[in-house]
Amino acid sequence: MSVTTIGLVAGDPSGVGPELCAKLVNAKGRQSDLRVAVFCGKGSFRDGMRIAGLDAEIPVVDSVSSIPERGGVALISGLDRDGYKPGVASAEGGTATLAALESAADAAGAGQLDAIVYGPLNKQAMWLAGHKAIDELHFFSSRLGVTGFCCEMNNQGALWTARVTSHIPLRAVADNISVESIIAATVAGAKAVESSSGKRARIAVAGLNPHLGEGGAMGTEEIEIILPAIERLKELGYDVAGLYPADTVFLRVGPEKLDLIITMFHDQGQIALKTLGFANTSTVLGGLPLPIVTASQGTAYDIVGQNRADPAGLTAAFDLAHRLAIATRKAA
Ligand SMILES: NC(=O)C1=CN([C@@H]2O[C@H](COP(=O)(O)OP(=O)(O)OC[C@H]3O[C@@H](n4cnc5c(N)ncnc54)[C@H](O)[C@@H]3O)[C@@H](O)[C@H]2O)C=CC1
Ligand SMILES: NCC(=O)COP(=O)(O)O
Repeated sequence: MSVTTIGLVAGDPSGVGPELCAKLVNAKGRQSDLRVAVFCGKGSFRDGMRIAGLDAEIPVVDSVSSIPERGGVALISGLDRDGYKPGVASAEGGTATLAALESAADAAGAGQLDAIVYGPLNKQAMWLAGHKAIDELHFFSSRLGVTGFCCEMNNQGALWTARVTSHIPLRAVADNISVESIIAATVAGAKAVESSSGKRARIAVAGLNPHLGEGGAMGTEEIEIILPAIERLKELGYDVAGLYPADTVFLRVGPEKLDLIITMFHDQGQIALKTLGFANTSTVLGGLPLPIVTASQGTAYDIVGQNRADPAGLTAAFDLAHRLAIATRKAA
């Protein structure tokens, strides 16, 4: 049996990430087909363990290669930072987050990790710390030297979504939709469906405007961009079920046996998926050389430190990353 090495980044130390990671390590650490490298400051992880009501000792090592291959779990050293407070977005919290992300990305770049799972990050804290990229997708792509298209995808059970745009202001969405970006998001999503289930994806594309723009009266993106992209995708051999209004496309998942929905902006897919299952929706960074997965749940500042944060979302993300890493290895 092959061992999968997963880098687990705890995320923003002011949020619920450290307590969720403590619970996850307690549940998944020591599994003989896994090695887990935890990228989190010692003090922050200790706080997470205390909040979660756990007291296991986790060794601290200098590098991933020092962790025993089967069932090994350890904290990577050098990631302690201070000055952040629970439940507050701060430059100090952002600095700690970025140090852990950089360490994990560099271990991945050196071929030491099969997948990365990260606890909730706070993009505002990362900005306060001077992070210039829009989000962690762009952080990872630049740190890993990826120059091609990358996009965020979401998964819940057998259903996937891929976002044509994501962390941009709503007023910029229409200007950032193009035939090329719709095709690229669809290709990334279809690849994820195939590697997670072995299936050729049955795909639906959501429109942008109300009622698909009512023939152009409420917006022309459907006519000028989205329909031509669908035609091109069909020519490329993709099984695309249609251009459907965004407010009803998710109702078609069962009847039309859809595997993948292409959404035009962040909340179009996220509202549907989080309402269908907040605790089991994962976010996958598509277009990167290894699976990088997180929960779609955030830093939850309102409940930090209270042991109320549900670890199900991060656990689902971890299990998905594990499966995708095995599929990636088999496909190589
Ligand atoms: N995986 C990631 O890195 C994610 C990060 N975020 C970041 O989180 C920050 C806050 O975002 P919000 O939109 O306020 O969303 P949020 O998910 O942090 O909070 C929304 C609501 O869900 C609850 N909640 C979240 N996680 C929970 C858990 N594990 N158990 C029980 N309840 C939970 C919170 O208490 C809150 O009431 C932002 O900076 C955002 O960028 C948001 C989503 C995912
Ligand atoms: N990049 C992952 C992430 O931020 C997850 O939350 P969101 O994409 O829903 O903002």
